[in-house]
Amino acid sequence: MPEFGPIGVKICGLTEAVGFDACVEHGADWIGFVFFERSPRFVTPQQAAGLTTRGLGRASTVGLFVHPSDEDIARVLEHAALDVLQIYASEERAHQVAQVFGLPVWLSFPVAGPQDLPVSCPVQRVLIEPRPPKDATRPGGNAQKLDWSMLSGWKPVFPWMLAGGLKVDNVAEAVRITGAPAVDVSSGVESAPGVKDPALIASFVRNARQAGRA
Ligand SMILES: O=C(O)c1ccccc1N[C@@H]1O[C@H](COP(=O)(O)O)[C@@H](O)[C@H]1O
Repeated sequence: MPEFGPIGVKICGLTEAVGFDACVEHGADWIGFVFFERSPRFVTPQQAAGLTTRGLGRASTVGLFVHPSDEDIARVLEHAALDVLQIYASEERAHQVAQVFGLPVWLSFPVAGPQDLPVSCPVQRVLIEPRPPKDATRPGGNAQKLDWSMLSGWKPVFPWMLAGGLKVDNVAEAVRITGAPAVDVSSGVESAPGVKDPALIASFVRNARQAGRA
């Protein structure tokens, strides 16, 4: 919880060296790569591998997959060393992926109301995100914000992360209201879809960390 330590920060959807280097320089905890072709942030396994060989600092790598087969994940792991698999799938499938690959798995929970909040963690961490609109072309990365007040009475004892519509100027408030121990951002640190802005990355990490010390 924030009062006991710094907030964990994940910057997701890196496609270019300039954004990647900013994540490392400013001390992001996790750097995410999107292996979902319909995303403007899509990277090939080879592109992700090329970025990580620039050096990771203290950051870990997270590979994001939407309803992946084992083959989809294996194809990426042949090239890119990933520390965490973030997946959009059922709880049962997430559990299976963890067994098959022996890596920590983070599972997205799309939330429309308090009834959608998980009561336990089926894998290593859950991502709490807004449920995307029916016509969305992807399940996340839509700059869509959750009603944070919905989380104010939710006190999970398992690892979780808040995502969706976070930005430099709202991340501190989001942490204050929700008590999130970690935050995840993509659109909020971009100058255009898929193009990360180093200055926004720097400010986002700083503001999230300061919220964690409050
Ligand atoms: O970023 C994407 O394109 C994406 C595609 C498919 C599934 C999830 C995706 N992004 C995840 O959503 C969060 C929040 O995004 P945003 O900050 O609201 O743009 C992002 O960090 C990813 O984990």
